[in-house]
Amino acid sequence: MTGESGYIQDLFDTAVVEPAPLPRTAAEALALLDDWVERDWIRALDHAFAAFVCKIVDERGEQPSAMLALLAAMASHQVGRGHVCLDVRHLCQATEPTLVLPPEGVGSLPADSLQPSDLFADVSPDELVSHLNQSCAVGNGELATPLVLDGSRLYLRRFWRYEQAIAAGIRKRLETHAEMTDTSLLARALDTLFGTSQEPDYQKLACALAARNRFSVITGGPGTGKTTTVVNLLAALQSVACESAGTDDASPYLRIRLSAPTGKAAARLSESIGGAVDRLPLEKLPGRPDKSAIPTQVTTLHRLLGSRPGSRSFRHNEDNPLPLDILVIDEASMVDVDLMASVFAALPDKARLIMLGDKDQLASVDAGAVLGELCQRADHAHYLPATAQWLESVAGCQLPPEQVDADGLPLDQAVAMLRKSYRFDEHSGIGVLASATNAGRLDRQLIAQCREQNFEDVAWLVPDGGSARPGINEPGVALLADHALTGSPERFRNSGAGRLVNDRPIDPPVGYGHYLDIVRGHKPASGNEADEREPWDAWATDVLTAFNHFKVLCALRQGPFGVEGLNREIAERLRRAGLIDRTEGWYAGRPVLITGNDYNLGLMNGDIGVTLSVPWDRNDAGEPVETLRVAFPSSDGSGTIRWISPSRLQSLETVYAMTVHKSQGSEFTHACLVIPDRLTPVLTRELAYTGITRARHWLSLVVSQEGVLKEAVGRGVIRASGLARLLV
Ligand SMILES: Nc1ncnc2c1ncn2[C@@H]1O[C@H](COP(=O)(O)OP(=O)(O)OP(=O)(O)O)[C@@H](O)[C@H]1O
Repeated sequence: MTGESGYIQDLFDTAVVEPAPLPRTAAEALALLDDWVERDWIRALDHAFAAFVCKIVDERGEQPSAMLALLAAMASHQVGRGHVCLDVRHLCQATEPTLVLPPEGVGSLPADSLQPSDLFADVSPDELVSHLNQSCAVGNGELATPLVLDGSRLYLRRFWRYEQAIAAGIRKRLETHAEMTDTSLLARALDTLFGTSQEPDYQKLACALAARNRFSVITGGPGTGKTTTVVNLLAALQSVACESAGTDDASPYLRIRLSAPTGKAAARLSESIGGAVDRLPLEKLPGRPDKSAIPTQVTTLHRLLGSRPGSRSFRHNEDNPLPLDILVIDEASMVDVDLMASVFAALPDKARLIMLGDKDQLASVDAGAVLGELCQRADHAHYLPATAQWLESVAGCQLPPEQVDADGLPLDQAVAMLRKSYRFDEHSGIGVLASATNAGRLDRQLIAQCREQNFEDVAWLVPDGGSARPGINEPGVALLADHALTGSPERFRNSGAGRLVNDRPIDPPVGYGHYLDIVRGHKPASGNEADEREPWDAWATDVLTAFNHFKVLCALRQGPFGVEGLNREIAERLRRAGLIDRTEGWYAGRPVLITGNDYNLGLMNGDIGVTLSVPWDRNDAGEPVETLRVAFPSSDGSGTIRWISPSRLQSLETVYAMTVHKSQGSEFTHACLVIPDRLTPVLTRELAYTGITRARHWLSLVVSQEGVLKEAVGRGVIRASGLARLLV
């Protein structure tokens, strides 16, 4: 660079950098994709798939184009991000939010690199569709092409098949209603369980709807009573079955199985369902069903279907259907299309399938937002007049007219939405923030209310200052590390003291100091023999419960407010407080998150354990020696502890801070949601909503830029799927 302008640019470091040229050949596109793999933007698998597609077309005498390679890689990348396909319309209209590339925003991109958006800036969706249609790698599903194009949606063939199978399974179930001998019996059972108010009782209506259908979805936010509703539904169905059974029937009861996509979700449902079953007025129901007729054990879907190690197929399938009459799937937003297709394959024709979940949560980490897709129209219900009439005759309450729609679709008739939260009242900041976030409206007034402690359950923390250097925010990180140590009760109204929830007093918020006190202070007296596991199991259970009392949740992995940096900073703060001995390697108190399934150890991606020191080994002299073991809660919800030696664990990370994505299906007494100081494509309304609703009693929001949070809440995730369209 020469002359005055070059000097000035050098001075201010604002040199105009020539953008790299667009790839012209498939080889150049693959080289670019290689660079993206190196940067960890896309998976090696995405690159390999693009290379595979290029090879196939080349072998068939077609010259693979740069665009074909890029689109194949991006379709695979979308699957890795939880989308079932790549919609090229979205790709052209909003490349960055569609692909979420670079993964954590453009801030991390060197100036001379090609922006992903550069690749698709000068091309229209129609051009892309016609380009794809000319390739022998792309078909409409009839031929065995690696890619399938349906309208503007580009699928990897396998995922297109899953979506078709799910749609066919749902359509078949929507064609006819479930067998019901006597609806007046159902009405009596529902009146006994819910009372007889004329006001719409959405739980009662949901029960009626699910009793009528062979396929149904019950969606609702946290604490809207999904568990309560399903327990009442099962009681009502068993009541009807019992009352209408003939005397010759071997067992009058329906065979019911409860399931969830992860061990953690299964354990949570097992815990809450037991209490709800105990409260049922079974004696007063027609047929007086026995308590044992309502199961309380929840299994994972993999276990229910009979997973086979090292295989994608299950023991239960079309040829060997599940032996059941009713299948309930909780936390259905976490079920991906692959698993959902297997469920439909293994479900007997006459069985009822009931899916429960929160439609507004982030979608499954694996491909396919099944629940979100199915609930797209749930807010306005769209019940046909005939459905509304039937519901009114069975549930005895009238639907608001705006929920009745003469043009309602078959799927609408099977979706029920619970609309009242019994956990959060109108004074709860968590509840108010969750609804405002969901509605995409986080206004100045609400933020001011949070800042001024108008809500007793919300603390608003503002990391002030920050550094002039981008990507650094020392004061913010220090504030967060202190907060993680104590939970900062002083930041809540009355320091969190004296609060009642459902008329019961609750403890003020805590941070990680709380569980570490139990790690250090409540260890069983040594001298216990290794075979006396009870006190050790009890200690580990207390530690794990206490660890669940607080969690830092981040949107990002990198940057000053990302998981990686915060894990280091929080560990260092805890070490300085004398609560842990070191911050690297293995140490007593280290919490770990499993990041890959390990079938041998029975650990699943997302499982959390805490490292504890136990005196179970012996030295040569036969004396006890302290060794570290990681305590994990058992995956079957039985409440027992699995002790695993750190050397046996393969994929894991320390988990003082975790991403909101990984926190799905979990709930913490106190959740601290960290909003980064810059807007990135991952920061969406669904992410903020999911983070906020992980908090059961206390929520702290760390917000350095209000504008970032407001903007994030204003934008929803772009979902790409054809499922809803297939069900029209
Ligand atoms: N109709 C109701 N009347 C009074 N309390 C209710 C009612 N329904 C649910 N609850 C109470 O609200 C709380 C939440 O209910 P429940 O666990 O069924 O909701 P959920 O939607 O399954 O919650 P989660 O968000 O944990 O999945 C429970 O304490 C439950 O007893």
